[in-house]
Parts: sequence; structure tokens; C-alpha cells
Amino acid sequence: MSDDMLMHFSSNSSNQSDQSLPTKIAKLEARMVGKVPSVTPGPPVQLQQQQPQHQQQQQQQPIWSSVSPGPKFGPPEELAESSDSDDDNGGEFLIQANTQKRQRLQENNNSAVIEHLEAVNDGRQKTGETEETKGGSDTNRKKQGRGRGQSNSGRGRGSRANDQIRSQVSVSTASPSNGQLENSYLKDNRPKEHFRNDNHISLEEELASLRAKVSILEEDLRKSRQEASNNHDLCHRLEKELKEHKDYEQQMKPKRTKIISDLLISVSKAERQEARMKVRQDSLRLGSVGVIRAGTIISETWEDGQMLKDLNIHLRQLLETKEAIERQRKSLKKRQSDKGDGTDAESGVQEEDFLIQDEIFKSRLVSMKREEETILRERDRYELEKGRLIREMKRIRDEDGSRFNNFQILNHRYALLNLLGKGGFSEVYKAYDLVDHRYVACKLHGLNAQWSEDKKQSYIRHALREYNIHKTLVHNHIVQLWDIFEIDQNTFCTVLEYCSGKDLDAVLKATPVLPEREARIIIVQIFQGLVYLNKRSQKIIHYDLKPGNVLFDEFGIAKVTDFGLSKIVEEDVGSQGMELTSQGAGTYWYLPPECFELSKTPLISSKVDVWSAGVLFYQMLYGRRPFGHDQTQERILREDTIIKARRVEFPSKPTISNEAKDLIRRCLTYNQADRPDVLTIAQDPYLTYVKR
Ligand SMILES: Nc1ncnc2c1ncn2[C@@H]1O[C@H](COP(=O)(O)OP(=O)(O)OP(=O)(O)O)[C@@H](O)[C@H]1O
Repeated sequence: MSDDMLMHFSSNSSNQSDQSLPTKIAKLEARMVGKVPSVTPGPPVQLQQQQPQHQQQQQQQPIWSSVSPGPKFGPPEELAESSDSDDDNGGEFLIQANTQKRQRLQENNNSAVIEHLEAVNDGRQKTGETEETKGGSDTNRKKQGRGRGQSNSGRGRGSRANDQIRSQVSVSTASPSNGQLENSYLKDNRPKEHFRNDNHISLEEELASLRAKVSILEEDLRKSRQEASNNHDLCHRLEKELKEHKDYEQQMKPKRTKIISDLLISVSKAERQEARMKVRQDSLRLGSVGVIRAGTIISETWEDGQMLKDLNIHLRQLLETKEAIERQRKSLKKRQSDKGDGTDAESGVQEEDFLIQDEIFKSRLVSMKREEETILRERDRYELEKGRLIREMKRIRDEDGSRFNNFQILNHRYALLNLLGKGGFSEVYKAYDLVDHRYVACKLHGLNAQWSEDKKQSYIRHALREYNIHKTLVHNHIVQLWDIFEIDQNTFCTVLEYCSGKDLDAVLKATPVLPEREARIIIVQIFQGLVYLNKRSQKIIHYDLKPGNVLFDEFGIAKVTDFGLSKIVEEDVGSQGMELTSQGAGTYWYLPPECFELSKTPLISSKVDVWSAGVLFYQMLYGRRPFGHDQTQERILREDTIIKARRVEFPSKPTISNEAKDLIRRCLTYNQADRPDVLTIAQDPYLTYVKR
């Protein structure tokens, strides 16, 4: 075997996955041809470079000189040309071609040998890289062929290299009669006896196992390529499918939106119908609004329904009977005292009869009292129902009169459904967010067209202020504000988290007194919301805490809402609080004494909310507000009711725990300076639920 072959092995195998394999093969081949001592481990090219050039020439000289250019191949120039395009030449051709090349190299003073080998090697590496990325393209094959010079054809890196190994190995082992090799062996002057048979066999075995390894690796490579190509196809197919899905989705979106909003509209229409039917039915029992005319003035009046009428008649009859019995009893007593000696001579009534008669009257009166109490309880219940009916009637009337009652879709996203209620300057609609797919509450703020431009601007400023405060608040016990947008010149909309439960005002109207346990968990949640407002870098005073501003979601979680009057606490504010510059129209029952200070600008702090929460808690427990319960707003102001509210009184009924009363006393501390702030009162054991 020649050095030339070694060079082939080394260069062909440079990109194999098992780097040591070609070296091994080369070493084995070298050993087989009797060059064992001259081949040291490591890439052969490197090996040759390390040797002095004259030594290389000496070693190569006999082989090259022994090979005469055969008539078949012609001059080296021709070979160089033909090798470029011919991919089908076998190993024999390669060896001869290289030999031709070598002759030329020798003529060039053998100095270009190493360069040539490096070029061949580089060319192959390059081809290997190109093929790895592009795999099997014709252009690459050509490049590869060129890169390998005459000795290589354009097949894949691994397979070509291995083919070459195979062909060259077979040349050296299976075809000892090959003229060139024969010649080289003979000229090398090495006796054939050098080859020991046993050694030869073991080397052949090793060679065979290496070949097997190579073919396994080739097979693996082929499979990996196949897999990569399959994955690529799959990826391509999935991408296509995804695009189709997206297109379909885009196409379906308007249809789906239409279906959803149609469904919502039919449900809402059914709800509207049901609500109106219920009102009609309840009106029969509980009453309705009638119209009375007095001259040109038309006013509305409430007319009780049959159930209330019957109850009232029953109650009146009961009272009349009671009065009659009282009268009877009085006359019996009179007769008894007139008789004196215990016998009514005229009527012959005995003393005992008097006593029995009186006992009958008394017993009758007691049972009538019981009956009266039952009727009164029933009437109270009807009164509550009547209140609810009146609110529902008002809501329906507001809904019928609203310009947003025709199921509009606002801002291309919010499908308006039914009216939830109407406030001072706003209508709140239940709506469906067609983008985020959830129910929301759309609060429609309408500016009165009659207002002056100044008033409109002031209202917008006010609403934007509320929005800017509210939008930053994210807490479980604060109603979330999602969005704001303009509808027209005089109307804009804020989008709020929808709370499907009643508000606390409606709850207390239906059940004026809550069990302490229920009231406690509500006030705890309100305080958690307040703590959140006071733990932010920009503290907020709600300033309008009242039952109507506490909403419940579907799970009964209480949430504070309506930040229309809230104040941002200035950073440099002292412990006494900040100046209340705009009083706002807070509800007087729930505001602390400092807010009624008229002689100077009041200083306020989070303690305002502590007072309001105390009033709320009291109201939930006792069914009435602690100060000015029966008074109008105007009267509270006129009579300085809150300014005089120095001490809170607790009714004897219902029975409330001392801990709850203590909390209320702390919240309703008259002096602002002595009253705990939100963060302090939140530590109260009654509000913490921690087992001690
Ligand atoms: N986020 C919401 N989810 C469900 N219902 C709501 C929501 N916000 C308000 N409502 C209901 O809408 C109705 C009107 O609310 P709004 O806040 O406009 O009225 P108000 O507080 O009574 O009036 P004002 O704001 O003028 O004091 C109320 O019955 C309230 O319970």
C-alpha cells in the first residue's frame, strides 16, 4: 500500500463521525503493506508535513517513478479535466489518476505535494459541509468533485469516502495482482514473507468489523437524514394547517360574534319580558303607581295591591275587635266594683263568673295581640317586597326611557344587554365583552345637553379623575375598572367588573338586620379593600363609603366601588390629614364630624373611611344608622346632627358581642386625632380572624 493511499484515507475520513476510524484503517493498511514502522498514530497528512520534505520525496520516489502513464489515461492535464465530470470511475481509476497527478507534482519539485493534499482535504471538508446543509443537490456534487480533485466523484460525503475506503482497501487486500501495487511492492524491496498469515487474518477481521461499523454509521446517517426530511415535511404541513386555521378563525370571527350577540340578545329579551311580567303580577298583590290630577298638575301616587289591602283590613278589624273587648272588659270591671259584696243581685252573677269572664277577655286580647304581631310581620315583609317592586318598576321605566336600550354594541366590543340601574348622572348596563368573553358593567356617563360648556368640562374632568384613580386599583375587594371610551360628544363609558350580586343597600333593604357573623365578614372585606388603598405609594381616601357602593359578585365577595369622590393623599401630608378642597356630595349619614367643619378648611385622612365603615357596620347589625337615621340629608346639615354625634348608643336588641361594639366605638371616635387610621384599625382582633 502506498503513502498515496494513506493520504486518501486520511483526507476521506476527516469528516467521519468516528474520527479514529480512518486513521486506524490507514494504519492497518500501512501495516499490511509493510510500512508499519513509518506510520505513527495521528492524521497522515499531518504526519507527512512533520517529516522533512526530502524524506518524503525519498519515500515516494520509488512508487511514483514505477508508475508509467498508461495509454488509457493520457497526460495529467487531460485527467484533471475528465475527473471533474466523471462520477462513475472506481477505485482503480482514482489510484491511477492520483499517480498521474503525483508525477506532475514531482516535476514541480515535489514542493506542492503538501499544498495539494491540503487542498484536497479542504475541498472535501467544504463539500461535506455543503452537503450537510443542502444534501444531494447537483451543484454541490460538482463542487464536491472539484474539491476532491481527480480522486473523488460527486457522491455524498460519508458514502463516497467509505466507498473509496472500500475500493482502495480491496485494491490492497483482495487484488494483490493490481499492476501498480504489485510494482510498488516489488520496487519497495520488501519481501512478501513479511506478511504473516495469522496477522493478516486478524487484521482483515478488524478491517471487516470497521467496515461494518462504517456501514452502520452510514445507515444511521441515512435514517437521520430521512427523519430530518420527514420532520421538515411535517413542519411544513403543520405550518400550512396553522395558517389555514388562522384564516378560518379570522373568517369565522364575525359570524361567531354575531351568534353570541344574537344569543345574548334573545336571553336578555326573555329576561326583560319576564321582569315585566313579574312586575305586573307583583303589582296585583303589592300595588302600583297611579296618576292623580289636581287641576293642571298631574302627579303620581302609590296604590296598594290586594294583598296589602287585605292585610290592612285584617289589621283594622283586629284593632276594632280589640277595642270592643277592652270596652267589654272595662264594663265588667265596673259592674264588679258596683256590686261590692260579690253578688250582682239584679243579674245574679256570682263573683266567680266575673273572674271567668275577665279571664276570657284577657285571653282573647293576648291571642289578638299575637295575631296582630303576625299580621304586622307579614305587612313588613310585604313592605320590603313593595320597595323592591318600586325599584324594579323604576328600573324598567329607566330602561324603557334609555337611548341605549336597543342592544347596541359599543366600541365594537361591548354588547349592551339590560339596564342594571340609574345613578345621578349615569346609567349602568349589564354588557358582554365580545373580545375577552366575560360579562362587564358599562357605566354610561351622560352630559346634559342643556349644561353650560363649563359644567360639561368640569364633569368630564371629574370623571377622568375618577377613572385615573380607579384604573390603577387591582384588588379582590375593589371593583376593577377595565376600560373607558367616548361614545359621542356628550357621552362616555367606563367599563367595570360585573358584580352579579346585589349591592349592600339592596341587601339591607331586603334584610335590614344581618346576623353578626354575616355583618362581620362583610366589614372585614371592606377593611381589606381600604388597607389596600392605604398601602399603595399613592394612598387613596374613598370618601363615599356607603351601602350602595359595596357590591357583591356571584360568590358573595364584597367589593368597594365608585371612586367619584375619592381623594389622593398628598405625599407630604401631615398626621392630621390633608385639606378637603372639594367637599363633594358624600352621603351625610356616613361622613365624620371633621367633614362638617365650616369655620376652616377641614383636614381629612383615611380616618374618614374608618368612620364610614363604623357607620356601615352599625347599620348592618342594628338595621339603622347610628346618627340621624330618620333624618333627611338637609335636616342633618341644618341640625348639625353629625357635629353633635359625640357618643354612639347601642340598642339592647339584637344582642351583639362586646368585641363588635368596641370596634364600632373605635371607628366612631369623635376626635379625628384620637381615631385610629385604616392600617391601625385593621389590626383589631375582631377584623383579623386569627386564632389567639
Ligand atoms: N360593577 C357593577 N356591577 C353590577 N352592578 C353595578 C355595577 N356598578 C353599578 N351597578 C349597579 O348599577 C346601579 C347604578 O349604579 P351607579 O353607581 O350609577 O348608581 P349610584 O351609585 O346609585 O349613583 P351615583 O353614582 O350617582 O351615586 C346600581 O344599582 C348599582 O348596584
